[in-house]
Amino acid sequence: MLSVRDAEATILNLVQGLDKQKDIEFVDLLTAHNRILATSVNSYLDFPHWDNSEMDGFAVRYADVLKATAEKPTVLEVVEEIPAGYKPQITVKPGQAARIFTGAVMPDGADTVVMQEKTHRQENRVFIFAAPQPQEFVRRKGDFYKAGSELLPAGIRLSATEIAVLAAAGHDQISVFRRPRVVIFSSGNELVMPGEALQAGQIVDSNQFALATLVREVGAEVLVLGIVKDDPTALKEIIEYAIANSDIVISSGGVSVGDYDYIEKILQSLGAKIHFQSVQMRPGKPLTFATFPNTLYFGLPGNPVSALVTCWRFVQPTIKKLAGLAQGWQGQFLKVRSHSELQSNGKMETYIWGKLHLVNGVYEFYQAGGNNSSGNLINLAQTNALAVLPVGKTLVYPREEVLVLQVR
Ligand SMILES: Nc1nc2c(c(=O)[nH]1)N[C@H]1C(S)=C(S)[C@@H](COP(=O)(O)OP(=O)(O)OC[C@H]3O[C@@H](n4cnc5c(N)ncnc54)[C@H](O)[C@@H]3O)O[C@H]1N2
Ligand code: MOO
Ligand SMILES: [Mg+2]
Repeated sequence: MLSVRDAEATILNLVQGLDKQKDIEFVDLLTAHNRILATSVNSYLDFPHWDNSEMDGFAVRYADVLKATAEKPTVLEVVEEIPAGYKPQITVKPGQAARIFTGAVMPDGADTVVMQEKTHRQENRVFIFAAPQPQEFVRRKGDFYKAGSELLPAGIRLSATEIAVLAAAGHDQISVFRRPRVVIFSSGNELVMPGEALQAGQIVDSNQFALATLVREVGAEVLVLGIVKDDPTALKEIIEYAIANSDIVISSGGVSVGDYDYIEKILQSLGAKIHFQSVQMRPGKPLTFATFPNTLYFGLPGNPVSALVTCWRFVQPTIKKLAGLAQGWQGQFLKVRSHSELQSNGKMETYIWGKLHLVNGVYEFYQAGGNNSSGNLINLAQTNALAVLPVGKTLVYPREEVLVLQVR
């Protein structure tokens, strides 16, 4: 059976990122959060834009004040006052100083700032009580960034820090990748919508809601088509529509070996290339992955835990890569101590759902209490991590280290 690692490589090697020319849109900064930058950005401005003061104090010539002490202060003539946003008019000459404030432009002639606390002002004179370091408290033009070089590379996700940089560089509109388009549907004769009265044998379709949430979480645009009966004609119709209108299709259910599990046959009849139909993992073994010329197809297993585990493990990284992220699309695995004893049959790579808790500043993994059937979604609530037991590992002792996939 295909290992999880090989399944992941098969999928991610087939994922083409969105096109840097065709798949972009312009957004303004206040709506740019979590979008992915499509083009690298630079600025025609140096940062800082000019030499400026880091303190409220006095701009001086270092050579004038290098011998200043509390006992023998240096006395300078104050020739100008320079608040922030003002262009200095006077060159500071030997024996002179300018009153200056934080962020204000350094005047010509001065090279050093003495902070206010080390001085005493008396009308147009200032007493300097301590020798500063040469060029102390001066932020030099271009020290943070030189105009024309790369400010931000393409393919990064934008959050507060990058948005601040873009704003400071004067970009009010930026080019980002469009959101990947994902179509989701559920298959099963037994499924009904929440709020509908249940007839014998029916259950509510929870997968469409969970999957739509996970897909949006990684920045995709979702179209949910709802529930389709286990009926080949209906399924064929919806899959044809889905592949024509998306980058990725996600269905849940109908991928195992039962008489009503039609997904694979229909994919075949529509000319899909089926890359695999099962993976050596639990839950999630009957995962089906197929491609059409412009669309990736994930046939997730119907059991609620299996659908979510395979979405976390394979679909979310796929969406992130397709969305144009240049790196970091893979899942984040942490090595932590397990509080709980964890068990597997050793035959499958086993994903155990639970919670990472911070205990004295260190993460520990707690398996979810209750029934750990892949049909039980009740104890999946509040899951923020999956412990991963590799093939061959049957037991993790309490306090033993284990790899966990962070899912929230
Ligand atoms: N003989 C075998 N039977 C099964 C195998 C196997 O290897 N041999 N694998 C089992 C595993 S593992 C899984 S996982 C399931 C996968 O089943 P399907 O993908 O075919 O899904 P369904 O048969 O349609 O449903 C399975 C289960 O999940 C419930 N379900 C389905 N859709 C939803 C939904 N949208 N929301 C909530 N719950 C859903 C459905 O009612 C069933 O209980 O196959 C095993 N069988
Ligand atoms: O994977 Mo099924 O995914 O074990 O219930
Ligand atoms: Mg089935």
